[in-house]
Amino acid sequence: MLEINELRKRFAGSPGSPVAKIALDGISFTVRPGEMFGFVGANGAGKTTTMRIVMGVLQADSGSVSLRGEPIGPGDRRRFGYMPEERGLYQKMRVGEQIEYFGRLHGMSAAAVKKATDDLLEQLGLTERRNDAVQALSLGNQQRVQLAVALVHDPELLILDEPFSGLDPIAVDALATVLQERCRGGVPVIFSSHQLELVERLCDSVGIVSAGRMVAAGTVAGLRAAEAGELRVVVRDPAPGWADGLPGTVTVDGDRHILRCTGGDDQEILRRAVKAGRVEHFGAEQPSLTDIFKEAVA
Ligand SMILES: Nc1ncnc2c1ncn2[C@@H]1O[C@H](COP(=O)(O)OP(=O)(O)OP(=O)(O)O)[C@@H](O)[C@H]1O
Repeated sequence: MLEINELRKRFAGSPGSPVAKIALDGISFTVRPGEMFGFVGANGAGKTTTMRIVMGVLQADSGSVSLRGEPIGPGDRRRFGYMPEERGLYQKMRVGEQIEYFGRLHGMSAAAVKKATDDLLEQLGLTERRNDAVQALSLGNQQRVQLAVALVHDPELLILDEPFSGLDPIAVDALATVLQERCRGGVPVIFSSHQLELVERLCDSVGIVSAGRMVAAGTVAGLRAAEAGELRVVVRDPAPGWADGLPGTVTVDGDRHILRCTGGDDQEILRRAVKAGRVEHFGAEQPSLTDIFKEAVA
Protein backbone atom coordinates (compact mmCIF):
# COMPACT_ATOMS: atom_id res chain seq x y z
CA MET A 1 0.00 0.00 0.00
CA LEU A 2 1.21 3.50 -0.82
CA GLU A 3 0.69 5.92 2.04
CA ILE A 4 0.94 9.68 1.65
CA ASN A 5 0.96 11.18 5.10
CA GLU A 6 0.54 14.86 6.00
CA LEU A 7 2.66 16.27 3.17
CA ARG A 8 3.41 19.98 3.38
CA LYS A 9 5.17 22.07 0.77
CA ARG A 10 5.66 25.81 0.57
CA PHE A 11 7.26 27.50 -2.41
CA ALA A 12 9.24 30.63 -1.56
CA GLY A 13 8.42 33.75 -3.54
CA SER A 14 10.61 34.79 -6.46
CA PRO A 15 11.39 38.23 -7.97
CA GLY A 16 8.66 37.71 -10.57
CA SER A 17 6.17 36.35 -8.04
CA PRO A 18 7.18 37.63 -4.57
CA VAL A 19 4.42 36.01 -2.50
CA ALA A 20 5.22 32.59 -1.01
CA LYS A 21 2.75 29.86 -1.91
CA ILE A 22 1.54 26.98 0.25
CA ALA A 23 1.10 24.24 -2.34
CA LEU A 24 0.46 21.36 0.07
CA ASP A 25 -1.16 21.84 3.45
CA GLY A 26 -1.06 18.41 5.06
CA ILE A 27 -2.37 16.19 2.27
CA SER A 28 -2.87 12.51 3.17
CA PHE A 29 -4.24 9.50 1.31
CA THR A 30 -3.58 5.83 0.62
CA VAL A 31 -3.64 3.69 -2.52
CA ARG A 32 -3.94 -0.09 -2.26
CA PRO A 33 -2.36 -2.69 -4.55
CA GLY A 34 -4.37 -3.07 -7.75
CA GLU A 35 -6.34 0.10 -7.09
CA MET A 36 -6.91 2.77 -9.73
CA PHE A 37 -6.90 6.06 -7.86
CA GLY A 38 -8.19 9.21 -9.57
CA PHE A 39 -6.59 12.36 -8.26
CA VAL A 40 -8.77 15.37 -8.99
CA GLY A 41 -8.78 19.02 -8.02
CA ALA A 42 -8.93 22.51 -9.44
CA ASN A 43 -5.94 24.05 -11.23
CA GLY A 44 -3.23 24.74 -8.67
CA ALA A 45 -4.78 22.46 -6.02
CA GLY A 46 -1.52 20.54 -5.50
CA LYS A 47 -1.80 17.34 -7.57
CA THR A 48 1.42 17.72 -9.55
CA THR A 49 3.35 18.80 -6.45
CA THR A 50 2.17 15.68 -4.61
CA MET A 51 3.13 13.39 -7.49
CA ARG A 52 6.54 15.05 -7.82
CA ILE A 53 7.19 14.49 -4.12
CA VAL A 54 6.22 10.82 -4.39
CA MET A 55 8.64 10.50 -7.32
CA GLY A 56 11.42 12.34 -5.45
CA VAL A 57 11.56 15.15 -8.01
CA LEU A 58 10.67 17.57 -5.20
CA GLN A 59 11.32 17.42 -1.46
CA ALA A 60 8.42 17.93 0.94
CA ASP A 61 8.93 20.36 3.84
CA SER A 62 7.38 17.73 6.12
CA GLY A 63 5.30 14.59 5.97
CA SER A 64 6.13 11.17 4.61
CA VAL A 65 5.56 8.80 1.72
CA SER A 66 5.79 5.09 2.38
CA LEU A 67 5.26 1.89 0.45
CA ARG A 68 4.30 -1.31 2.27
CA GLY A 69 4.99 0.50 5.53
CA GLU A 70 8.58 1.51 4.64
CA PRO A 71 9.75 5.01 3.65
CA ILE A 72 10.29 5.30 -0.11
CA GLY A 73 13.90 5.61 -1.29
CA PRO A 74 15.61 6.05 -4.67
CA GLY A 75 15.80 2.26 -5.16
CA ASP A 76 12.01 2.00 -4.88
CA ARG A 77 11.47 4.85 -7.30
CA ARG A 78 13.47 3.06 -9.99
CA ARG A 79 10.68 0.48 -9.93
CA PHE A 80 7.95 3.11 -10.36
CA GLY A 81 6.53 4.25 -13.68
CA TYR A 82 6.01 8.00 -14.05
CA MET A 83 4.38 10.17 -16.68
CA PRO A 84 5.37 13.71 -15.71
CA GLU A 85 3.33 16.80 -16.51
CA GLU A 86 6.16 18.08 -18.68
CA ARG A 87 6.33 15.25 -21.21
CA GLY A 88 9.90 14.04 -21.66
CA LEU A 89 10.45 12.32 -24.99
CA TYR A 90 13.41 12.69 -27.33
CA GLN A 91 11.70 14.18 -30.34
CA LYS A 92 14.17 12.97 -32.95
CA MET A 93 14.46 9.41 -31.65
CA ARG A 94 12.38 6.68 -33.26
CA VAL A 95 9.40 5.36 -31.28
CA GLY A 96 10.71 1.81 -30.79
CA GLU A 97 14.25 2.94 -29.95
CA GLN A 98 12.88 5.41 -27.43
CA ILE A 99 10.91 2.82 -25.48
CA GLU A 100 13.87 0.42 -25.59
CA TYR A 101 16.22 3.18 -24.44
CA PHE A 102 14.18 3.88 -21.31
CA GLY A 103 13.90 0.16 -20.61
CA ARG A 104 17.70 -0.17 -20.81
CA LEU A 105 18.05 2.80 -18.43
CA HIS A 106 16.06 0.75 -15.94
CA GLY A 107 18.58 -2.05 -16.26
CA MET A 108 16.58 -4.41 -18.49
CA SER A 109 18.40 -6.92 -20.69
CA ALA A 110 18.30 -6.41 -24.47
CA ALA A 111 16.02 -9.41 -24.92
CA ALA A 112 13.60 -8.36 -22.15
CA VAL A 113 13.39 -4.80 -23.42
CA LYS A 114 12.76 -5.95 -26.99
CA LYS A 115 9.90 -8.20 -25.87
CA ALA A 116 8.36 -5.51 -23.60
CA THR A 117 8.61 -2.92 -26.39
CA ASP A 118 6.96 -5.24 -28.94
CA ASP A 119 4.12 -5.96 -26.52
CA LEU A 120 3.54 -2.31 -25.63
CA LEU A 121 3.61 -1.17 -29.25
CA GLU A 122 0.98 -3.80 -29.99
CA GLN A 123 -1.22 -2.96 -26.98
CA LEU A 124 -1.07 0.76 -27.62
CA GLY A 125 -1.68 0.48 -31.38
CA LEU A 126 1.77 1.84 -32.28
CA THR A 127 3.32 -1.10 -34.12
CA GLU A 128 3.04 0.67 -37.47
CA ARG A 129 4.76 3.75 -36.04
CA ARG A 130 7.73 1.91 -34.56
CA ASN A 131 10.26 3.46 -36.94
CA ASP A 132 8.79 6.98 -37.02
CA ALA A 133 10.53 9.81 -35.20
CA VAL A 134 8.49 10.94 -32.17
CA GLN A 135 8.22 14.47 -33.57
CA ALA A 136 6.28 13.09 -36.56
CA LEU A 137 3.52 11.73 -34.30
CA SER A 138 0.27 13.40 -33.30
CA LEU A 139 -0.17 14.51 -29.68
CA GLY A 140 -2.28 11.44 -28.94
CA ASN A 141 0.32 9.06 -30.34
CA GLN A 142 3.13 10.86 -28.50
CA GLN A 143 1.15 10.37 -25.31
CA ARG A 144 0.84 6.65 -26.07
CA VAL A 145 4.64 6.53 -26.43
CA GLN A 146 4.98 8.40 -23.15
CA LEU A 147 2.83 5.79 -21.46
CA ALA A 148 4.88 2.98 -23.05
CA VAL A 149 8.03 4.61 -21.62
CA ALA A 150 6.42 4.69 -18.16
CA LEU A 151 5.43 1.01 -18.45
CA VAL A 152 8.34 -0.67 -20.21
CA HIS A 153 10.14 -1.82 -17.05
CA ASP A 154 6.98 -3.41 -15.64
CA PRO A 155 6.69 -0.92 -12.75
CA GLU A 156 5.27 -1.84 -9.39
CA LEU A 157 3.51 1.53 -9.03
CA LEU A 158 2.28 3.96 -11.68
CA ILE A 159 2.01 7.73 -11.25
CA LEU A 160 0.58 9.56 -14.22
CA ASP A 161 0.06 13.32 -14.43
CA GLU A 162 -2.94 13.99 -16.66
CA PRO A 163 -2.31 11.06 -19.00
CA PHE A 164 -5.66 11.52 -20.74
CA SER A 165 -5.50 15.24 -21.45
CA GLY A 166 -5.92 16.14 -25.09
CA LEU A 167 -6.72 12.59 -26.21
CA ASP A 168 -9.56 11.51 -28.50
CA PRO A 169 -11.96 8.81 -27.22
CA ILE A 170 -10.12 6.04 -29.10
CA ALA A 171 -6.79 6.98 -27.55
CA VAL A 172 -8.46 7.30 -24.13
CA ASP A 173 -9.77 3.74 -24.48
CA ALA A 174 -6.36 2.42 -25.58
CA LEU A 175 -4.61 3.98 -22.58
CA ALA A 176 -7.41 3.00 -20.19
CA THR A 177 -7.29 -0.65 -21.28
CA VAL A 178 -3.54 -0.85 -20.71
CA LEU A 179 -3.83 0.78 -17.27
CA GLN A 180 -6.69 -1.51 -16.25
CA GLU A 181 -4.60 -4.55 -17.21
CA ARG A 182 -1.73 -3.34 -15.01
CA CYS A 183 -4.17 -2.74 -12.17
CA ARG A 184 -5.57 -6.25 -12.51
CA GLY A 185 -1.98 -7.46 -12.14
CA GLY A 186 -1.85 -5.78 -8.70
CA VAL A 187 -0.15 -2.50 -9.63
CA PRO A 188 -1.50 0.61 -7.85
CA VAL A 189 -2.20 3.37 -10.38
CA ILE A 190 -2.56 7.05 -9.49
CA PHE A 191 -3.53 9.45 -12.20
CA SER A 192 -4.62 13.07 -12.15
CA SER A 193 -7.32 14.31 -14.45
CA HIS A 194 -9.84 17.07 -14.96
CA GLN A 195 -12.06 14.65 -16.93
CA LEU A 196 -14.36 13.69 -14.09
CA GLU A 197 -16.64 11.40 -16.10
CA LEU A 198 -13.58 9.42 -17.12
CA VAL A 199 -12.37 9.25 -13.52
CA GLU A 200 -15.81 8.08 -12.44
CA ARG A 201 -15.79 5.39 -15.13
CA LEU A 202 -12.28 4.08 -14.53
CA CYS A 203 -11.36 4.55 -10.91
CA ASP A 204 -11.91 2.33 -7.90
CA SER A 205 -11.40 5.34 -5.68
CA VAL A 206 -11.06 9.06 -5.97
CA GLY A 207 -9.32 11.78 -4.01
CA ILE A 208 -10.51 15.36 -4.29
CA VAL A 209 -7.82 17.86 -3.39
CA SER A 210 -8.41 21.53 -2.70
CA ALA A 211 -5.81 24.09 -1.64
CA GLY A 212 -3.29 21.38 -0.79
CA ARG A 213 -5.60 19.27 1.37
CA MET A 214 -7.62 16.16 0.66
CA VAL A 215 -11.22 17.27 1.09
CA ALA A 216 -12.93 14.01 0.09
CA ALA A 217 -11.66 10.53 -0.65
CA GLY A 218 -13.09 7.07 -1.10
CA THR A 219 -14.90 4.97 -3.64
CA VAL A 220 -17.20 6.85 -5.99
CA ALA A 221 -20.07 4.73 -4.62
CA GLY A 222 -19.07 5.62 -1.05
CA LEU A 223 -18.83 9.33 -1.80
CA ARG A 224 -22.24 9.13 -3.41
CA ALA A 225 -23.77 7.18 -0.53
CA ALA A 226 -22.58 9.89 1.84
CA GLU A 227 -24.80 12.26 -0.08
CA ALA A 228 -27.73 9.87 -0.57
CA GLY A 229 -31.12 10.78 0.75
CA GLU A 230 -30.53 14.37 -0.18
CA LEU A 231 -33.15 16.19 -2.19
CA ARG A 232 -31.62 17.92 -5.17
CA VAL A 233 -33.51 20.61 -7.04
CA VAL A 234 -32.14 22.37 -10.09
CA VAL A 235 -33.94 25.54 -11.17
CA ARG A 236 -32.96 27.49 -14.22
CA ASP A 237 -32.77 31.27 -14.03
CA PRO A 238 -34.94 31.64 -10.90
CA ALA A 239 -36.14 34.87 -9.35
CA PRO A 240 -33.68 36.28 -6.77
CA GLY A 241 -34.16 34.97 -3.24
CA TRP A 242 -36.38 32.13 -4.46
CA ALA A 243 -35.04 29.73 -1.85
CA ASP A 244 -35.10 32.13 1.12
CA GLY A 245 -36.37 30.29 4.16
CA LEU A 246 -36.09 26.85 2.54
CA PRO A 247 -33.82 24.29 4.21
CA GLY A 248 -30.44 23.36 2.67
CA THR A 249 -27.95 25.30 0.60
CA VAL A 250 -28.05 26.77 -2.87
CA THR A 251 -25.04 26.71 -5.21
CA VAL A 252 -25.05 28.64 -8.45
CA ASP A 253 -23.62 27.25 -11.69
CA GLY A 254 -24.24 29.80 -14.46
CA ASP A 255 -28.01 30.29 -14.61
CA ARG A 256 -28.62 26.99 -12.77
CA HIS A 257 -29.43 27.22 -9.07
CA ILE A 258 -28.93 23.92 -7.27
CA LEU A 259 -30.70 23.48 -3.94
CA ARG A 260 -29.64 20.51 -1.83
CA CYS A 261 -31.36 19.66 1.39
CA THR A 262 -32.26 16.83 3.69
CA GLY A 263 -35.59 16.89 5.41
CA GLY A 264 -38.02 19.74 4.89
CA ASP A 265 -41.41 19.68 3.15
CA ASP A 266 -40.63 18.46 -0.37
CA GLN A 267 -44.05 19.52 -1.73
CA GLU A 268 -43.50 23.06 -0.47
CA ILE A 269 -40.01 23.10 -1.98
CA LEU A 270 -41.42 21.91 -5.33
CA ARG A 271 -44.12 24.60 -5.30
CA ARG A 272 -41.51 27.29 -4.59
CA ALA A 273 -39.17 25.98 -7.30
CA VAL A 274 -41.92 25.86 -9.95
CA LYS A 275 -42.95 29.40 -9.06
CA ALA A 276 -39.34 30.62 -9.24
CA GLY A 277 -38.27 29.35 -12.66
CA ARG A 278 -37.89 26.33 -14.92
CA VAL A 279 -37.38 23.21 -12.80
CA GLU A 280 -34.77 21.12 -14.56
CA HIS A 281 -34.46 18.44 -11.91
CA PHE A 282 -36.28 17.47 -8.72
CA GLY A 283 -35.46 14.29 -6.86
CA ALA A 284 -33.22 12.33 -4.52
CA GLU A 285 -30.94 11.27 -7.34
CA GLN A 286 -27.39 10.30 -6.49
CA PRO A 287 -24.93 13.04 -7.41
CA SER A 288 -22.35 12.65 -10.18
CA LEU A 289 -18.65 12.94 -9.40
CA THR A 290 -18.80 16.43 -10.90
CA ASP A 291 -21.50 17.39 -8.34
CA ILE A 292 -19.47 15.84 -5.51
CA PHE A 293 -16.37 17.67 -6.71
CA LYS A 294 -18.08 21.06 -6.87
CA GLU A 295 -19.55 20.57 -3.43
CA ALA A 296 -16.22 19.43 -1.95
CA VAL A 297 -14.16 22.33 -3.30
CA ALA A 298 -16.83 25.04 -2.83
N1 LIG B 1 8.11 25.44 -8.71
C1 LIG B 1 7.13 26.18 -8.19
N2 LIG B 1 7.38 27.43 -7.72
C2 LIG B 1 6.41 28.18 -7.16
N3 LIG B 1 5.13 27.77 -7.04
C3 LIG B 1 4.81 26.56 -7.51
C4 LIG B 1 5.80 25.70 -8.11
N4 LIG B 1 5.17 24.54 -8.46
C5 LIG B 1 3.87 24.68 -8.12
N5 LIG B 1 3.66 25.89 -7.55
C6 LIG B 1 2.39 26.38 -7.02
O1 LIG B 1 1.86 25.39 -6.15
C7 LIG B 1 0.45 25.27 -6.31
C8 LIG B 1 0.10 23.83 -6.64
O2 LIG B 1 0.53 23.58 -7.98
P1 LIG B 1 0.35 22.16 -8.69
O3 LIG B 1 1.07 22.23 -10.01
O4 LIG B 1 0.75 21.08 -7.75
O5 LIG B 1 -1.22 22.09 -8.92
P2 LIG B 1 -2.10 21.07 -9.78
O6 LIG B 1 -3.19 20.61 -8.89
O7 LIG B 1 -1.25 20.03 -10.40
O8 LIG B 1 -2.69 22.04 -10.90
P3 LIG B 1 -3.12 21.76 -12.43
O9 LIG B 1 -4.42 21.03 -12.38
O10 LIG B 1 -3.27 23.15 -12.98
O11 LIG B 1 -2.00 21.00 -13.09
C9 LIG B 1 0.06 26.28 -7.38
O12 LIG B 1 -0.38 27.45 -6.75
C10 LIG B 1 1.34 26.52 -8.13
O13 LIG B 1 1.36 27.82 -8.68
